[in-house]
Amino acid sequence: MAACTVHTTTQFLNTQCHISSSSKSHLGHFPQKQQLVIFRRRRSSQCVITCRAVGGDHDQTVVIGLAADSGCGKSTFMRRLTSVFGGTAEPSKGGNPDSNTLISDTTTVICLDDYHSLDRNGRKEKGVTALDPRSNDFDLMYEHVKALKDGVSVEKPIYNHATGLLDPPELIKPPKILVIEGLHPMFDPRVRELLDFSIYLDISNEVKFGWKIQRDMAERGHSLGSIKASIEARKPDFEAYIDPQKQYADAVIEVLPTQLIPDDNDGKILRVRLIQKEGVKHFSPSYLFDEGSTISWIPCGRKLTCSYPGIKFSYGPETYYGHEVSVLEMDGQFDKLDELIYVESHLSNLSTKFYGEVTQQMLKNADFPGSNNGTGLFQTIIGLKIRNLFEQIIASRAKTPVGAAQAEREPAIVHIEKGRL
Ligand SMILES: Nc1ncnc2c1ncn2[C@@H]1O[C@H](COP(=O)(O)OP(=O)(O)OP(=O)(O)O)[C@@H](O)[C@H]1O
Ligand SMILES: O=C(CO)[C@H](O)[C@H](O)COP(=O)(O)O
Repeated sequence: MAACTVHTTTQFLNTQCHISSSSKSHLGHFPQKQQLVIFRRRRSSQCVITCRAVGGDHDQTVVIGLAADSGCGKSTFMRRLTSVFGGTAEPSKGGNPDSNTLISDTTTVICLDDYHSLDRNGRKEKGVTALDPRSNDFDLMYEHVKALKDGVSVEKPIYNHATGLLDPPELIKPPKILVIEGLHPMFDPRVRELLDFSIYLDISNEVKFGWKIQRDMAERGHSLGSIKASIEARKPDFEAYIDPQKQYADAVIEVLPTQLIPDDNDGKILRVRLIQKEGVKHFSPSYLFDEGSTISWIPCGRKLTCSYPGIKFSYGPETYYGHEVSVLEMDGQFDKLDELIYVESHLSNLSTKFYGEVTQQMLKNADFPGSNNGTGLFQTIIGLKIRNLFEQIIASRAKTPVGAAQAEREPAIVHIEKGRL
């Protein structure tokens, strides 16, 4: 390992510096005059140091964490979220075609698989799964999320799912909203602390199995036996490292088999619960009819067409991992999506900008999986909530003198230094 020493004692007064090379990047804080000594990895010949003045404790980028196991609907949720902001998330043009990053005008979605420290062979040799923390570089994940949140670009590795190898890094610029999605966004307490809002998609085993079979057999050519084996092999680590993160989530979307059909094991009709934490800054839970009451509602009848087994909504306060939560539940599925407006008119605190916006979003994305049930409905509501949270954070920053000054300062980068090894 080589050392890169840059003698720039004066420039680094009261700045925050991001140091990157082709293989790794670091974030350094330099609140006082000091000599900067950076350790570089083998093969890298040059390091780039990008610094910006630190004017206060006002963050630049709003950070959202989305946790779920593989094949549990993270991509679908991201498409709904991006759609709320009026755009589509796409891979960066001209970049690595196997990049996992999706960029739109407002959002950048990075996949935490890119922080696998062991590639597919490495995991096989060591006998660990990708869910095991030993397969992931949480130090780098933290440094990158912190840097982006502070308005500093990073060079993020790429985990190539086609080859199972780690590809050369890609440049990620700080977006308005950064979404970190994957297996472990709430695992490391340092990363968790950086999240402005967090979501966990909690898909019950029966449902997960159905979704995975449908996708991995149809789209990825896997056999039923290999899908079953892979789910079984992942189970212990899923229970040890992924599932416990739901206790930290501000919102959990829980997907279960229906209770409307006794002993149903078809898994086609779903009971979906939106568990919303109380007391989260800039987030106020949606409710049905009367905030804080306990309600059960079967809307089928004159205004909502329902075929067997019908639709049932519930709402009420509960305790979830010791936290006070409000739970909205929908069991069953819509026959005619445009009739959702009837249900929407009985829901409150949806963070819509106009009457019917939830229904409009659902109709716009009617071809996405889950559009006829609570998964699509609650993902859309959370998308609107995130837009609202983002707008509130921006508004609160603009009110403070340092925040306003920072918002005007373009670009954030004030100094660039190159050092040779
Ligand atoms: N709400 C839903 N209702 C029905 N099926 C769904 C729903 N969401 C996702 N699926 C199914 O599950 C599959 C996986 O969804 P998606 O690609 O969004 O998950 P993911 O978490 O991003 O997966 P991965 O991490 O493996 O890329 C989809 O192909 C789809 O068939
Ligand atoms: O759990 C996962 C997250 O998506 C993947 O299994 C993990 O990233 C390893 O990927 P691959 O199976 O392509 O090597």
